[in-house]
Amino acid sequence: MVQDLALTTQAKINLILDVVNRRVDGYHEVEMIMQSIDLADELYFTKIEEGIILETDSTKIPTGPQNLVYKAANLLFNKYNLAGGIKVKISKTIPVAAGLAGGSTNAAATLIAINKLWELNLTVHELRSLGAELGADVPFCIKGGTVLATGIGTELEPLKVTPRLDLVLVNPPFSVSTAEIYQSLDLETAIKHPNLDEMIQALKEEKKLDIIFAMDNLLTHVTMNRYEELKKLENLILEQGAKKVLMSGSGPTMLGFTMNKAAAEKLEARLRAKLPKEYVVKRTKTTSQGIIIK
Ligand SMILES: C[C@@](CO)(OP(=O)(O)O)[C@H](O)COP(=O)(O)OP(=O)(O)OC[C@H]1O[C@@H](n2ccc(N)nc2=O)[C@H](O)[C@@H]1O
Ligand SMILES: Nc1ncnc2c1ncn2[C@@H]1O[C@H](COP(=O)(O)OP(=O)(O)O)[C@@H](O)[C@H]1O
Repeated sequence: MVQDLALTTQAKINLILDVVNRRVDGYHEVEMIMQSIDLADELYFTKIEEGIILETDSTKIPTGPQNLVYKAANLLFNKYNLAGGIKVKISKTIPVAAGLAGGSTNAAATLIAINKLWELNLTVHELRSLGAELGADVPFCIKGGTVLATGIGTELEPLKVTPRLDLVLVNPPFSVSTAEIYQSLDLETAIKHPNLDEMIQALKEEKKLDIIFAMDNLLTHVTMNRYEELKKLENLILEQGAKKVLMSGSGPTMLGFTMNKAAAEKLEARLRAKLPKEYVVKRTKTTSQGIIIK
């Protein structure tokens, strides 16, 4: 029986993020195209005698019950009355509270790891349902890829395509609360909603430029109005050679898209030279899966 497991947990971006309705419970109905990218954390799982112990190299995440890894482990231990305990080492690369689902992808990996280590034989569908109890982005993270997400983001339809996109991610040195951004969104005022059909068409036809220009995120208006510096950052990324700038999720990470890898390398070098060292600047690309078991 396996005692140890190492998993690579990849971040996500939203090629389309539209909000269509506010529910009475405060959650929002969305229409999103979620996309895995190859920016990842590494998680190492070891069976221990008892308890849930977390270790991390990051100073930005909790190591107790507030950690999404802890919550995911606790959920399965309680639900299935599992014997023993687990130790998880979290090596963090994905910026925290950045609109990249770093916590959600860590939680998804924890569900997958415990499913394997305790031989629970839960299906992807069952893992996704459990994930929805932890957060709206967790079900997507169980498999990742390129997926149409509706409902509150937990109803998933894989698009069976993988756009090959090169991008440079810029994460400013402040974090954004997803809850606050959704709460500040005013759906009554006239705002132009993203064109989902146009994006699906472009993805199916694999037309890179059409995909890049169809990208849109309704939450941009809210986050950018709160953080003026994001407007300057968007302009800088465009000036330095990006074809398009998109905000990831509720922000504040900004994504500069280019037509190929060489252009992304150039953009990364230019932005690194222009931005203070507190800004994370990282070239990355889209991928076809969310979690990799090593
Ligand atoms: C905006 C998105 C886009 O992928 O991602 P991030 O920016 O967080 O990465 C998601 O919708 C975020 O998903 P996630 O971060 O998992 O959300 P949760 O933990 O479930 O919820 C945090 C808070 O966001 C609000 N929320 C979240 C999802 C949703 N469909 N409607 C909401 O109103 C709620 O106020 C909730 O209390
Ligand atoms: N394992 C984890 N990794 C990252 N953040 C975590 C984790 N566990 C709990 N959190 C908390 O979850 C919140 C959201 O973080 P994250 O998932 O990185 O961002 P986002 O929701 O913007 O994609 C943060 O407040 C962070 O402290």
